[in-house]
Amino acid sequence: MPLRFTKMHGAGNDFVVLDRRDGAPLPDAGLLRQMGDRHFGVGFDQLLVIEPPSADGSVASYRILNQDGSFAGQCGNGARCVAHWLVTEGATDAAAFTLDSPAGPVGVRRLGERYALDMGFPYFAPDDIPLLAEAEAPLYRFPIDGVEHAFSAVSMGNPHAVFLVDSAQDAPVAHWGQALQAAQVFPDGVNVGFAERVDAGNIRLRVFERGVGETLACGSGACAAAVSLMRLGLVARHVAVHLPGGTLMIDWPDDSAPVTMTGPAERVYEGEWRHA
Ligand SMILES: N[C@H](CCC[C@H](N)C(=O)O)C(=O)O
Repeated sequence: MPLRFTKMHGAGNDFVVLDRRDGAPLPDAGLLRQMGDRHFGVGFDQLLVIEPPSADGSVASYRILNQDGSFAGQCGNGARCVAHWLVTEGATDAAAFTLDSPAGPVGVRRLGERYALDMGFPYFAPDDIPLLAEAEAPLYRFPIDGVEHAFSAVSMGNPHAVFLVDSAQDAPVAHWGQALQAAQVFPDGVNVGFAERVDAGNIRLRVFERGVGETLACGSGACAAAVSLMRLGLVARHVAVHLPGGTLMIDWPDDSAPVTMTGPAERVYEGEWRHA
């Protein structure tokens, strides 16, 4: 039985979208892994499963599966793509609506072909990242190749470690990204950001994503990097985050406010996967 899907991307972070609003079961994990393979399947950074809403008044809910088959708590670029998919399917014509994510409700505002999402509150030193012994809030220290490096630990509903670097382009993304996956301090793995402060209004960022590797963009990672640098007083509360696949705008008016992420979402093609 062919598997119908939509291929989408948000700033180059690419997704396969499966519509399960009818409650139909997902294919088995092995098949989904194969679907995510960029040579033997369709290929995706994450699989987004759209399901019926879990709260009154929401348009739909979504779940997030990384390429390695692990489920994630949040996906910023994916949430914009879910919103765009629902709008272009005619599931809603509202200018503002709510989606239910594993991390909680996500408020959506349509801005033409772009979407502004309420990504909730950042949690520094969140309980899914145990405090390190010598932790100096808001920075932790982590030894790599015998040298300690400071990073900011933030949860946006999924865990992030953000390193401040002189050059995102020259950052050791794969090396440090893999090193942190293996660290017992991140028992469930972690998304690793490498943030370069360009000026008070601009950050360059690369992200090694848990369950995938380096992606062209990471929405929750852009939020995590922006709020980390804002908290350190290094950038303004409205900042452009420039990732290899595109630019996202992050707003965090003050520490008691939710974080807003604004960016694009595109439908690339509809497909049928005639899997084995
Ligand atoms: N790899 C992430 C999930 C996808 C996040 C990213 N694609 C985004 O746009 O936020 C994790 O395991 O927490």
